[in-house]
Amino acid sequence: MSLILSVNAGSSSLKVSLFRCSPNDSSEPILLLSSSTSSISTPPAKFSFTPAAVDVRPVKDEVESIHNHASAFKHFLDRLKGEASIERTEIKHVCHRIVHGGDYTDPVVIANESLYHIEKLADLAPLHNGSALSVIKTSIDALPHARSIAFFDTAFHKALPRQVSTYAINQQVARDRGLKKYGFHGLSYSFILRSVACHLEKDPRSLNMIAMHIGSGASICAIRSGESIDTSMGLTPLSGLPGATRAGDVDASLIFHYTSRSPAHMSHDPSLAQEVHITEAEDILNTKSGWKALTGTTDFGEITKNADISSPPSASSNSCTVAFHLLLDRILHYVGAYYLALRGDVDALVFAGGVGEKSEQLRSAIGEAVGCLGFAAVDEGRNRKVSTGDEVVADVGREGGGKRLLVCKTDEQFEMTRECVSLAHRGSWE
Ligand SMILES: Nc1ncnc2c1ncn2[C@@H]1O[C@H](COP(=O)(O)OP(=O)(O)O)[C@@H](O)[C@H]1O
Ligand SMILES: CC(=O)OP(=O)(O)O
Ligand SMILES: [Mg+2]
Repeated sequence: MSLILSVNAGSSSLKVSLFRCSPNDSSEPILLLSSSTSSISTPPAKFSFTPAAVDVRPVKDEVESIHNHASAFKHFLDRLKGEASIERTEIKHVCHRIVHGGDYTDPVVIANESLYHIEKLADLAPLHNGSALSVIKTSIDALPHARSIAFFDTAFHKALPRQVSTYAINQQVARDRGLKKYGFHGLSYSFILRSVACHLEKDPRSLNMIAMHIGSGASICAIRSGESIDTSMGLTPLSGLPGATRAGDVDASLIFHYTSRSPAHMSHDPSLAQEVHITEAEDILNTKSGWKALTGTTDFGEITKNADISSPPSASSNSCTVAFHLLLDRILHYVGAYYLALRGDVDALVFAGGVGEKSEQLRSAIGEAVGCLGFAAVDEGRNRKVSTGDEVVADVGREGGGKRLLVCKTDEQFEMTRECVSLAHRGSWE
């Protein structure tokens, strides 16, 4: 038996799971423990350590000394021995989620060349690749005997149709600089695809669905015959849906008007609109926008509590009501578009990610709107229960009422580990 550690550096969190796997057969990895550190960029960070064994007490702490992903990972490793009596030397493989893999489509063993490749792409995933690299470096220092492997979010979208991945810009520049739609949350969509196929007892290669991963970063994906045919994130994880601190789609010119010293429409000097530096623009759209800019909080649960969900905002509505309905509006925009992209041949609409899995209010509101496309009406009893249940995939639509509405508790760490084991059996790491 060997141990595999799987590390997921998200924009607001670090999730780590430890699995036991048999080197001789391809049975599913067994979860030993999981840990999550959230609110990394809005301290104090919240740390949890949850052994899979039911008789071992989980730990929940606020940890002042965690201020970035690398210190969160160090903290996890320190607790591993104390809380679970696991020696670091027992860990043989470490899987790392890398959000932007560029044209890398298969997992790679981390070595100088792959590190350089991931580093070069850091500008295209400013909230992710840099923190994942810092975790990789910490991991190589702390676990020098283990093999580190990178798994890429972008890989799931590698076969996007050309008309979808192409931006309408100079094609020579686009080719030279790799400016195209890559798409993200791919490890999550892979997990969702397999899990939903199992739930519906269908071959993943014959499954059509619209899946949404709504967490601190939010995206949605149209999947036809088990392959991504469109997704809302693009060259970077900024485009598409708004997230905790990300603006999502805006008119690309907006940023110049946002940052010029006097509003461009009030000025007679057009040069004022050129003052903004690109990194400042990116920083505003990536870290100072989204729900945080609208409401002051990055916690969608808090937003939901304070929002009037029953009707769209009026001029006097509070900011949480605006944020809730704004996200709903943008999600419905994509569901409509992807329903058409799939020509109405959709097996299921799937909710996943921190918000997708926990917000029964958002699922209810989306469910109500998509009834006109033939989806089952939300069963409020099932919808309420699903957040606390332990099934990986659960129905929230009424039985026999139309196309399926499903919630999937996505698990990027499990997905990496499963693939790591499967590649090991095929001799990929020899
Ligand atoms: N009860 C809840 N209702 C709605 N949203 C919630 C709830 N609990 C947590 N969330 C949201 O889930 C988000 C985290 O999602 P997650 O997918 O785990 O994040 P990450 O993108 O860092 O991987 C939090 O920022 C919070 O907004
Ligand atoms: C791609 C992305 O936005 O990931 P996360 O939601 O984990 O931040
Ligand atoms: Mg995430």
